[in-house]
Amino acid sequence: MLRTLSKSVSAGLKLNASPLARLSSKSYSTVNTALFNSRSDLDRATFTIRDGPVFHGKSFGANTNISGEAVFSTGMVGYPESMTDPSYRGQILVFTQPLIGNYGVPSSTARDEFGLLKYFESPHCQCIGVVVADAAMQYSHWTAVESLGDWCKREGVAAITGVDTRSIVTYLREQGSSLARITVGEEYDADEDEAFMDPGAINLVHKVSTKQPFHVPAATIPGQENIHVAVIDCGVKENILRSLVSRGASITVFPYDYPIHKISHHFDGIFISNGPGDPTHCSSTVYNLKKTMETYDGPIFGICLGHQLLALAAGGKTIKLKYGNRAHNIPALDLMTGKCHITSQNHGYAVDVATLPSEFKPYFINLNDQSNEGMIHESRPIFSTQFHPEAKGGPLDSAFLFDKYLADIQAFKQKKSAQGLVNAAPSPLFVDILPKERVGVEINPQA
Ligand SMILES: N[C@@H](CCC(=O)O)C(=O)O
Repeated sequence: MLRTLSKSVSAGLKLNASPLARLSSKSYSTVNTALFNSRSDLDRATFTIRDGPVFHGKSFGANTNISGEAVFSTGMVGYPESMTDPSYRGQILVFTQPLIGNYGVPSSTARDEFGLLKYFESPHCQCIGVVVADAAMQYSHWTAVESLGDWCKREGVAAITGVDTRSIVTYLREQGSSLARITVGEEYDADEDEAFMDPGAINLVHKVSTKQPFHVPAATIPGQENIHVAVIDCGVKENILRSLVSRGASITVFPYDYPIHKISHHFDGIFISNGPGDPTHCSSTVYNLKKTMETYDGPIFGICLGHQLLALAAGGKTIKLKYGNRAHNIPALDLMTGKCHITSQNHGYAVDVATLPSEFKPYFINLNDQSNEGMIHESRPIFSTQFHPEAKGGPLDSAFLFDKYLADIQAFKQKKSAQGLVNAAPSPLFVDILPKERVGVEINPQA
């Protein structure tokens, strides 16, 4: 046994005494943890935090043992979007929202008018495990095609329910994000180091980035010129692609390590996506971006990991936050306008604003922990945000930043044409023969 019983937490008992359960005992009675823990059709599961407490519950997902970094999200809805967000690759996601799974899981194959995934942020589950207080036994939603448990089983995602997520999150807030594991069945006796995998030690971006360029044509916006943006895919969310093409920007999406500086002059703008893991692992992307900023004078926009990589390319540094920001209600103050926006976030690292070169100004600041939320160049059309303006899940308060990027692109194109210069646009044939979706991405979240 790796843990003594005295360190174990009997979560079901604790939750029965929760204020929520007391307030609404009737409505919670069909999904409370006591019921889950007594269900003989569900396997026993254990959530173990390295050098920390052990929580016993029931398995409602894949019959597999997994380990990775345990992080928590305080988002109240949006579990299908979060779980398919490539930025969660290799992580165990603890939900603070007690009831998870009540609206099921929508179709993984439905596509919108651009051929983009309608409900998911990538084709598959990216986190390797989920930890919830009460997994809903029944689901209901007009888009739902299966239960959260069935989806986790199909996707090889371990899932534990009936544990006190309040205790887990309190622990993670005090100790910081920690390595953890979910075991199904009896606790297995493995060597400590083998038992806890650290996904942060590997280049996760390599696993989620497209292996070859792909192209998504834009919506036709009456009166708007053709716009073509190069997206650097570090694990891009589907709604970022949609946010660009729905505004009339055709996109060609490149692998994270593609030498973008060699082809940037073909494009009206460069975009750097979100993605998993430690930004310092993406040294080739940082090098390419540095070269791009030296040679390309067009608009550049980065989101989350894209923001961190742009800051590294500019000469700044990143830091690891104690437990990160993962939620859909985080206030970010726009330092240019004094307006506060409620933002969607998912990050464990942040830009150390003190290390930014003087030509970059802080753009937004987090009003909860004062961490940096963005930067903007003092004279060139380059800016980036730590939060996710595309949301999914979360509020669309900051979606205007995509409009700003498109406005920067229009201004850049007008300036070029006033100078008698035009971008060497890639031949339509070149983009037309490209695939229309991600290529060769490893689908097993444990791979
Ligand atoms: N992996 C980075 C960025 C996350 C993202 O791009 O969503 C972090 O955890 O800070």
